[in-house]
Amino acid sequence: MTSPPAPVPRPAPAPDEAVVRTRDLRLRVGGRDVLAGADVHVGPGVTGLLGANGAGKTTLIGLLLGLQRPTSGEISVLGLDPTVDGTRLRPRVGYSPQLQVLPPDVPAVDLVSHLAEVQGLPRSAARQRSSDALWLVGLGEERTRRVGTMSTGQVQRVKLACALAHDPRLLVLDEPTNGLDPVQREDLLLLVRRLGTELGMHVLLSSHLLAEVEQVCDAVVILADGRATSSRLRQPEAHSSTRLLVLDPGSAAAVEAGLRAAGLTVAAAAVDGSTSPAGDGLAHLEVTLTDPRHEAVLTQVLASTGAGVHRLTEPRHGLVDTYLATTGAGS
Ligand SMILES: Nc1ncnc2c1ncn2[C@@H]1O[C@H](COP(=O)(O)OP(=O)(O)OP(=O)(O)O)[C@@H](O)[C@H]1O
Repeated sequence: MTSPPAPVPRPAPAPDEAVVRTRDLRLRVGGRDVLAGADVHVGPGVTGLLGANGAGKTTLIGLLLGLQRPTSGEISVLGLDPTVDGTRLRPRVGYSPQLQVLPPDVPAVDLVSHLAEVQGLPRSAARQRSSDALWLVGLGEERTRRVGTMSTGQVQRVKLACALAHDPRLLVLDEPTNGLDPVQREDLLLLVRRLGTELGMHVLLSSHLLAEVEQVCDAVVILADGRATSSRLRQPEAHSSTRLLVLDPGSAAAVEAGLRAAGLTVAAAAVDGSTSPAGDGLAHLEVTLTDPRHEAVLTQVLASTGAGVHRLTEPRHGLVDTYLATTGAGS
């Protein structure tokens, strides 16, 4: 038995890097606007593409991959226009389609390897990378099994391995948790999150399930009525994140001074949507970490000041509220 390869982290992306951007994107099919002027913005990290069944998620993905041409509007994916630069774009993108379209009689490793070759890798590199990708998705031991003998959860993982074997910059996953039971769903979502945080791949995860987008995504693009709304849910972990620190009021000044002296940004945190002092009598601070070492600095300052810490969490914006406001659902 060989052991799984260690993941190779990438450099953190620039915080303002536009992974996907569309302007006034329109697609008219059969006399109906599937997309009616969608302005999509996908930044670094893991982004959910959320919409009800039929909202146009798969259609948008097809346009981003250059599989279909828009009626009008502009598209940029990793700085390239898929309508004219598909050949340069495709090796940089990994795509896991919604439908189960894998040939049943082919061993998983052969299939992943073949698709990596199609993406331009030499045969020996494709073989090695496909084996690595299958270990990464948890199918190392099963890599020589024929796809047709695998469970739905394993097939979803094979599709993921196919998408990432050529080491793309952007992974596009169209409803990858379809057909999975709750445990398989949880495992797959954790894996998707790891791909974004440990390997530094940008991920666009299509889903109609609010909870799974909230669980793993840094940002969300909500499609409704042919238009798109993009919102950030939290900072990508790789390069910048925020912590909400709730302290005894007597500790706050020393902690704030210690963090500022170490180069961290500290601000009074909004409580319950307002910036007024908390009714709980505690000090609420929002600390911004912009360097991988800042997490350790934060711990060190809290320990050295002997601060009375009540809570240390990653604040998140409410996706339920954003979704309801965007789609008008529930009103
Ligand atoms: N080529 C086409 N011809 C006719 N209708 C189309 C075409 N492409 C997309 N549509 C329509 O556009 C709408 C959006 O479909 P799409 O599959 O993109 O939605 P979706 O959000 O991915 O849905 P689901 O979650 O059910 O997969 C649907 O009503 C679909 O029938």
